[in-house]
Amino acid sequence: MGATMLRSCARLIRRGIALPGQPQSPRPLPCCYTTPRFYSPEVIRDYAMPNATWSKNLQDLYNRYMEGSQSGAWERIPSYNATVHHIKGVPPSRTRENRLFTRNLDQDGVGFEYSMFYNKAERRMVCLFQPGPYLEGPPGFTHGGCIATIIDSTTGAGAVYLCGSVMTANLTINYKNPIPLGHVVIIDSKVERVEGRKVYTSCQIRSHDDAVLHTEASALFIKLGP
Ligand SMILES: CCCCC/C=C\C/C=C\C/C=C\C/C=C\CCCC(=O)SCCNC(=O)CCNC(=O)[C@H](O)C(C)(C)COP(=O)(O)OP(=O)(O)OC[C@H]1O[C@@H](n2cnc3c(N)ncnc32)[C@H](O)[C@@H]1OP(=O)(O)O
Repeated sequence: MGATMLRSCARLIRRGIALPGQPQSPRPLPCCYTTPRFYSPEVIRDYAMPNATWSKNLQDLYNRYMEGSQSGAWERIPSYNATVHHIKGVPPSRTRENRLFTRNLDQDGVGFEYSMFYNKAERRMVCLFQPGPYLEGPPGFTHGGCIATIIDSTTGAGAVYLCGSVMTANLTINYKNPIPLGHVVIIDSKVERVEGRKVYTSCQIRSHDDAVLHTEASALFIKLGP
């Protein structure tokens, strides 16, 4: 995320344009849901939907959380390939070159394949993640920087949905067991407490069947808005 873009996001936020999850609007949705005249579906694709590269494990988990969303406990979070597309009131541009880091590959399945679900009552953001072959670190396993990225994105999205716009100030990770490429894991994050502008989060990464604890992390976010 470039500094110019962050500054312009911060400006928009200060001007009162809502991010998804900001408490002042009843059920904030991304602009593409509310101002369809600004885009055509092929420009603004929601990448958090199943595609042909999803394994059965990812599809099964997705279905389970979708069932949870029908009861109202979980909310599926849409995901676009540019950060500004998540911000209500900003018209998407066909010419924009900036890409959200986790959505910067044009080919399905090779990079960050994931879908997030938010549980407002529990202040939890869960990410169902299938790392693709372009995320290799040690042979056959996911690069630690990619793991840090998806932790930052998941805990960050949880902080955004609870508190509005934030920046990561601190991220601490304990890598306990490597994540094989292609294996589906659950990134389970929670906002532990909010102290003034400081939003403290915790996170675990477990295998899709809960058998393996891969990673533990904590992250501190600082609220940008009022
Ligand atoms: C921004 C738009 C995002 C839009 C997202 C939209 C939708 C989301 C939907 C889907 C998900 C998509 C994306 C996921 C979202 C986010 C994940 C990615 C996030 C990032 O990838 S982001 C890039 C990396 N990130 C940076 O590039 C930060 C560089 N940095 C700074 O920009 C400043 O440093 C800042 C702003 C952090 C603070 O600056 P500041 O001037 O505003 O505040 P100040 O320094 O006064 O600190 C206030 C209080 O925090 C304490 N404090 C500060 N830092 C601390 C630390 N490190 N440890 C312990 N305590 C700390 C102080 O001690 C004080 O505490 P106290 O009040 O008690 O005195």
